[in-house]
Amino acid sequence: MSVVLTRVHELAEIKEELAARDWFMGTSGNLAIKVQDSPLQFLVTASGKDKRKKTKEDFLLVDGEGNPVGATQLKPSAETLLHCEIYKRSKAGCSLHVHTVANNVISELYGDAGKIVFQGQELIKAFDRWEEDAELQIPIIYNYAHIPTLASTLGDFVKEDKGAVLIRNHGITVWGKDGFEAKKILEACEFLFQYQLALIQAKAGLLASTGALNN
Ligand SMILES: CSC[C@@H](O)[C@@H](O)C(=O)COP(=O)(O)O
Ligand SMILES: [Zn+2]
Repeated sequence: MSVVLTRVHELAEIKEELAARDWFMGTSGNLAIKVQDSPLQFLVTASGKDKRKKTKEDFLLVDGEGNPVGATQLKPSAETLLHCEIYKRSKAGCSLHVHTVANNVISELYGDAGKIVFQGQELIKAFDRWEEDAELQIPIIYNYAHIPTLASTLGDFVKEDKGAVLIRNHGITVWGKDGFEAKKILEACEFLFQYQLALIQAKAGLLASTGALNN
């Protein structure tokens, strides 16, 4: 099987799994997987499609500038430049972008601080941080409508071969050395976000009930 076809299958499988989690609401989300370095070529989801649906035209091959390689009717994801930044600035082999309610709420709650920090959480290990007091910082960037600006802002935070960046009131973009690692990081982030929201809610409930008892 050709490398392109192998990668198509890999990305299709990830797409199916993320769809099963309902992480592609309202046609949101885009996925990419590297096919080759020098010159850079990667597969990216076609723009504007319902990514829950499996079709023969889900992905297309693009170059380092995000332009299609070869003739195609398909339009690359509107956010292809973000994936370009990741592959140019790291050795990542796969990058994933999804919008979820949890990642949007977290991005708004912590957006003014420019980051959310997790510590003392087992799932930080998904980022290969094994120390007991490891701290995980996920940057939160402004959701620039101008995609080249959004892409270069995200690029400033691509400092390792795996990572995650939240885009305020938009979604999350993660990357890893391959599809397995990128998906692991995405799932770990979403777990941490859901945990944080549940914790805030539980604390508020506790405060309200002790307040009621004291009155
Ligand atoms: C209507 S979904 C929002 C889109 O603008 C975008 O943020 C997104 O994630 C999907 O865009 P796409 O061009 O299909 O890759
Ligand atoms: Zn998006």
